[in-house]
Parts: sequence; structure tokens; C-alpha cells
Amino acid sequence: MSVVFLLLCNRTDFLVDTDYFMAVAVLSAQRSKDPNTQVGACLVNQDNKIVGTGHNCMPNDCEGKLPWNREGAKLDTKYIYVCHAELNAIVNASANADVKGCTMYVTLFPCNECAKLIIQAGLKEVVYLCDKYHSPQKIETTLALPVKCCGVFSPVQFIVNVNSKVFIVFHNVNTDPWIETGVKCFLVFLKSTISSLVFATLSCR
Ligand SMILES: Nc1nc(=O)n([C@H]2C[C@H](O)[C@@H](COP(=O)(O)O)O2)cc1CO
Ligand SMILES: [Zn+2]
Repeated sequence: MSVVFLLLCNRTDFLVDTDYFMAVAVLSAQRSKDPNTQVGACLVNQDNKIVGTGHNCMPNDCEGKLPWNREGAKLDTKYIYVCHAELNAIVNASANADVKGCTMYVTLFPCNECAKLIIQAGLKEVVYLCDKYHSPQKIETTLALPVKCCGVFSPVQFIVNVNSKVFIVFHNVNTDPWIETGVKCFLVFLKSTISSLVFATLSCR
């Protein structure tokens, strides 16, 4: 009976850690000024604390001075200038944070350069959301590093996470706070009354 009581009283639809960290990566991606692909990353230590976040952007003080083009002469495209989200999450990590053993949540499968950085920084896991540029050759280049350099027991695990759904709704500033608070109070009252009734009924048996 206490199980029923607990089920009624406890919140079950809370955000689990992995979804929260990926949601932070998704939110970070929205800061990107890249018109075509926005990538976000969230670095989490072994105590489940966020130590850094990043998104793909131009190097410091260069925003607005470098091109976001995808095509054209090499120097006129973004590719040679842009700092990837993974790199930014690592360099943005708080000064006293140890990134060794961290897990990186990233919205896009890392490129070869970032895979090197991830290994050198000592990360233990990469959880990614999508791999829109998937190709056997790309997978080979990124995964070749952990597999070829470090043997089959790769120091970095690549895990895909595609099933989560997180809804973030900002309250409308025009919502009447009194009506909202009233509805909330009524719901809390209703829930506690039902819980007490169920508890009382079950304990009387
Ligand atoms: N893992 C990644 N992290 C990233 O931050 N990026 C960035 C670099 C570019 O700014 C953008 C890719 O541009 P596009 O080729 O889809 O228009 O995403 C790209 C990848 C994919 O390897
Ligand atoms: Zn990269």
C-alpha cells in the first residue's frame, strides 16, 4: 500500500539526467550563427555536473568578419575558420574543471579533428544525437582513431541517443499570475486530498 501512496505523491515525469544534458546541448546549438548547421555540446563530469558547453562559432572577435559560405574558394568558406561545438565545450570548461573522464553530449557526430581532441582531453564517452553526414568513409575516419590508435578497447565510447523528447515552454508574459497560481494550488490540494484518502483507506484494512 505504501507503494501506491508513493506513486501518488512522487513526481514521475521529471527530466532524467541524460535527456537534460542533451537538451542543454540542443539549447546551446541554438546560439550558433551558422545559417546552415547549428551544433551544440555539453560536457559533463563524473559527478554528473556540467563543466562546459559550446556551439559552433567563429573564433573570438572574428564573428561578422569571416564568411559563413559553404561553397567557393577555400578561404571564402567557413570550414577553415569555424570552431566546432566540441572544441568550444572543452575550451570553455571552467578553469578548475578536470575534463578527464567526462562525457560529451553533442548534437552531431564528431569530425575527425574533434575526435582527436576528445581523445587527447581524456573524455570517456560521446553521446550524439544525429549523424546527418553519415557515410562509411566519415565513420571510418572518426572511429579509426579510437580503434586504430588505441586497439579495439577504444578509450571513447560513441553512443547514439535519438529517442528523447524534451519540451520547453516559456510562460507567456501575459498569463494572469492569479489564475495560474489558483489552478496550481487547486491541483496540489486535489492531489494531496486523494493521496490522504487512499492512504487512510489502505491503512484501515
Ligand atoms: N561535429 C560537428 N561539430 C560542429 O560544430 N560542426 C560545425 C561546423 C560547421 O559550422 C557546421 C557544419 O556546416 P555544414 O557543412 O553542415 O553547412 O557544423 C560540424 C560537425 C560535423 O562534423
Ligand atoms: Zn569537429
